[in-house]
Amino acid sequence: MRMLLIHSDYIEYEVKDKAIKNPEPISEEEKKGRMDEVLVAFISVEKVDEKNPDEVVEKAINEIIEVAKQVKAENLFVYPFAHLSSELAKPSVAQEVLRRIYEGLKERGYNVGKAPFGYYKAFRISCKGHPLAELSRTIVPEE
Ligand SMILES: Nc1ncnc2c1ncn2[C@@H]1O[C@H](COS(=O)(=O)NC(=O)[C@@H](N)CO)[C@@H](O)[C@H]1O
Repeated sequence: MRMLLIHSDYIEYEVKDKAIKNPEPISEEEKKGRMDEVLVAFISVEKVDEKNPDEVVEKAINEIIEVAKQVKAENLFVYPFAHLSSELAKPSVAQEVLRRIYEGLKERGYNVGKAPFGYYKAFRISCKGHPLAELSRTIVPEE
């Protein structure tokens, strides 16, 4: 799994079109979204993650929370992003892994937003620009 973590003044997105055959079903209000004062996690789920999804979900949650504490972000945003890797997991696995990361962060008491899975989306983000505002993480299951 590859993650790009951006501490932002805001993130906003707008769904444009389906990018895969069976994207995540969404309501009308989920077609647009915005979150302010937020740590955004752009996440590419990789083929290697299919070996142990439970482990990568747990590691991703812990990594995101560790950075959230460092930058003092209370709002989190999970953004499915298929462009951080050339070895992507299949959509069905990726969607479930991302859903579990989202649910796991909420269970740990954070205010969490997410962008819909499987759509082309326009988005705007305002990176805060401080030294920890742009971080990346690579997560792999143990052999
Ligand atoms: N492995 C993945 N990790 C994260 N998001 C994914 C993954 N696979 C699919 N998605 C979701 O599905 C959308 C499209 O994924 S994609 O890999 O770019 N596929 C396409 O664009 C297809 N049109 C051609 O393959 C992504 O924007 C993302 O929302």
